[in-house]
Amino acid sequence: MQALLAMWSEKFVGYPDGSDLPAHHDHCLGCGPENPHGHRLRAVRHGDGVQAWHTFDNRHVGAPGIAHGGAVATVVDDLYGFLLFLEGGPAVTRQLAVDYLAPVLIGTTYRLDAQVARREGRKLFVTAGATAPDGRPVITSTAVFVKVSVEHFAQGISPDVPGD
Ligand SMILES: CCCCCCCCCCCCCC(=O)SCCNC(=O)CCNC(=O)[C@H](O)C(C)(C)COP(=O)(O)OP(=O)(O)OC[C@H]1O[C@@H](n2cnc3c(N)ncnc32)[C@H](O)[C@@H]1OP(=O)(O)O
Repeated sequence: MQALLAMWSEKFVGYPDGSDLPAHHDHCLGCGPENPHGHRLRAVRHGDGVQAWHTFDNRHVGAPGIAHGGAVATVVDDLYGFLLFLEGGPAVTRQLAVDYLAPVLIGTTYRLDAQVARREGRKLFVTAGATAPDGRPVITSTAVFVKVSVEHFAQGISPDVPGD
């Protein structure tokens, strides 16, 4: 477990504009390359925010041809998680709101952007959006993240839980 926590700490280094950001960990539902059910989201630093291009597939279908709203929320939540690499330390989702403006279609690639709107003590007020290839916004979101210590994550780690 200590190795896992140390690995996570090492991810909070500086990332230049345009650079790839690392997965939170290998089994993360949002971005982990080893999670067979996951979205394998990849994100880059874009100015003071993060950006991703993402295509939902049939593992995440809700209504036929349309991504499940929970799957979309998962990706948005995980995108916010990439902002933490720019903030220099971990935080967790305390509140997440998603406005579904238009269906998110399976097999269509969307651009996602997220940024920190405001900081207040331990709280990060963040915003995000997803844009269709024709430029239409399909999702907007706001969330509140609360900064925690790396030790916060120790409560979920046991020999039976997959990790890196
Ligand atoms: C080990 C290595 C692996 C690590 C992997 C990491 C992956 C992560 C990747 C990311 C993946 C994606 C991300 C994920 O999936 S993160 C996973 C999903 N989220 C969680 O599991 C979080 C669960 N919740 C908690 O652990 C606690 O509630 C926390 C720690 C968050 C706060 O509990 P704590 O008892 O400490 O604090 P508090 O309850 O007094 O609240 C704190 C402050 O917040 C204010 N507040 C509350 N609600 C709202 C609101 N709606 N609007 C505005 N403000 C609000 C509240 O007034 C207070 O303000 P203030 O009084 O301080 O001013």
